[in-house]
Amino acid sequence: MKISLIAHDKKKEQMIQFATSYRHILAEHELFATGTTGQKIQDATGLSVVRFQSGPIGGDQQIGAKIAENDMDLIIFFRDPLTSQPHEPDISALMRLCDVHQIPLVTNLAGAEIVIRALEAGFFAWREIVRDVDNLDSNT
Ligand SMILES: O=C(CO)COP(=O)(O)O
Repeated sequence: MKISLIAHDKKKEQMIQFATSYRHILAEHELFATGTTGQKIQDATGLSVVRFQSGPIGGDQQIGAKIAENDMDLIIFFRDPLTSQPHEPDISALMRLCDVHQIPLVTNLAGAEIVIRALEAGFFAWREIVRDVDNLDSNT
């Protein structure tokens, strides 16, 4: 599965702890991240992460573009709800596209704990079917 990991500054430590705790599960998947989050995850865990731009300069939009192409299976986004972000429109756009394309999105640690276990248990297999159908549709 293609998984995006994103964390706002005050949530980065939490993301590192999450990625460290579930390293064994994440290691089985293709990981993507906004720039700074990805760097910190790589440094802390040694996991290989495809890094986009930092969020405020376009990283959320780049991940949004993958979502728009149905080329992302899960977004784990530790948002900071108490700090205003200069790129709030980009964040809203990313979340909106998840709803448009039925891509699972969790925005806090509690949700992430559930989806990571669901991932490990194989509950995401449906994404392969959805992706195949979508690819068939776009080829016709
Ligand atoms: O701002 C972000 C998401 O909206 C995260 O970006 P960074 O991972 O580059 O800090």
